Amino acid sequence: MDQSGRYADLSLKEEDLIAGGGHILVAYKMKPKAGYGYLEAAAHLAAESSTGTNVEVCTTDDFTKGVDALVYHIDEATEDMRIAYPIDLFDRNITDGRMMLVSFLTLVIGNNQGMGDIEHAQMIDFFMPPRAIQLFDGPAKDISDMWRILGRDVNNGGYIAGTIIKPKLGLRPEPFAHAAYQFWLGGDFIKNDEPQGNQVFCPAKKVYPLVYDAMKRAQDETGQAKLFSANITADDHYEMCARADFILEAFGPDADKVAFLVDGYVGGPGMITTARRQYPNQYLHYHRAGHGAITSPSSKRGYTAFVLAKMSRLQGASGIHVGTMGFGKMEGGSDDKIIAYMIERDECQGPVYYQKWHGMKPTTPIISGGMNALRLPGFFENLGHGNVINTSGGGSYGHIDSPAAGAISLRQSYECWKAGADPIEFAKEHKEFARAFESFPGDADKLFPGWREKLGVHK
Ligand SMILES: O=C(COP(=O)(O)O)[C@H](O)[C@H](O)COP(=O)(O)O
Ligand SMILES: [Mg+2]
Repeated sequence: MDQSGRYADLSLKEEDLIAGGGHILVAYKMKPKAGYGYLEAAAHLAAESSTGTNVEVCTTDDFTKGVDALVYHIDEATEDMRIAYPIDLFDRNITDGRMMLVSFLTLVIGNNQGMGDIEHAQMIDFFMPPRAIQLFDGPAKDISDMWRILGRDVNNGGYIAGTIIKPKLGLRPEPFAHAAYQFWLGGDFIKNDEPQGNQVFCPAKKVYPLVYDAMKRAQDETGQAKLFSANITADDHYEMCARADFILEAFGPDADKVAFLVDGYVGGPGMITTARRQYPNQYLHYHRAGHGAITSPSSKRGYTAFVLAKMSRLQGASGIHVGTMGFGKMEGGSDDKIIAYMIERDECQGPVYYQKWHGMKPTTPIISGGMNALRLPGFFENLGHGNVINTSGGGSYGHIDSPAAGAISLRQSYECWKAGADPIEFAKEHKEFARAFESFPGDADKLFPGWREKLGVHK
């Protein structure tokens, strides 16, 4: 059944829809299956994503039709399709009238992912009107809170040098805490790797008090504040809160230096919002392990990493992993800097829509995945600033001198880029950075050919 008479109106203008403020707009790349007309398939997708189904139903009334989602733009050649969703379609909390991300996902990227007449549909951008921005929680804490704790400028506090406890699994409590202590002697921020929680060989109740002890010793020795992002991900919200409560208690007077890491892709939006609402005083660290199953650049379905990051700010992530923009080990390219800009600025042009955040707090881009001191200068150059949290696991624990030297090499790398210095020249004056060349010779050969001769390394 061709429903384009009801679910499409190509005369609607995007600027009018935006100015009206009554719609959430979603841009997709969509291709129908062979034998289906483009507009017909698009209209069916809009029907299935709002008030309709594949046939007309007798219970529809005039009010129903007033909340139909409408296809307002198609371009078959580029597979571009855009749909306007009336804001009233989306479910609201009975407790406080706020919007919820699950309802957004259920409609705009729900049933339409498995339709028989659609070859593929991928969400590449969305626009939230001011009313929706008011109705999502947004972050409670942001990078300025981390900078304040670190004693930095709260508006432009610069690079936060972090790591991930490695090996990923297999450390018992004492070696785990020792690994944390060693990094903190040179760096600022440590996160649990995402599978670390309450393994039988490393019980949470044993390891966190030891990590806190390591934090205190490192703070005493360096005279600097240290930060720890603790993984509280669990299937059961009560379990998640039990972990969070225990961790806060274990860190006692330094609990403000604890962030909570939640695996928001495998755990889902409910877990993020629970953490956001139950612990608004803690920095909420959104880890996204598994997201590549739908956000991979090779995928034509689901949504992109850009969309995932933008949604995380609405939900209230203080920071989210945004990859390494082609400079690390995970998928991504230099254009991904738009992901960082969208979540950290108050207004920004996305791939399709210009979004204003109306003062919603920013979400920190967390840069992670195969990074080290040699890869960072290129990364900062591409991004244009260094106001990020970077966690380099291999880049710290893989430094040939020590994890502290690894941490210092990361900071020196930032300072090198900030000063506009030539990395080889800078290395001559900065030992830890120089030793990163010897620690990661494959990267050094690729990024700085001739480095051995220039730095006088002959092995
Ligand atoms: O453990 C790591 C990186 O370890 P290492 O620093 O040793 O490579 C993170 O889980 C990845 O960054 C996830 O990817 P992303 O940040 O892209 O979500
Ligand atoms: Mg990890």
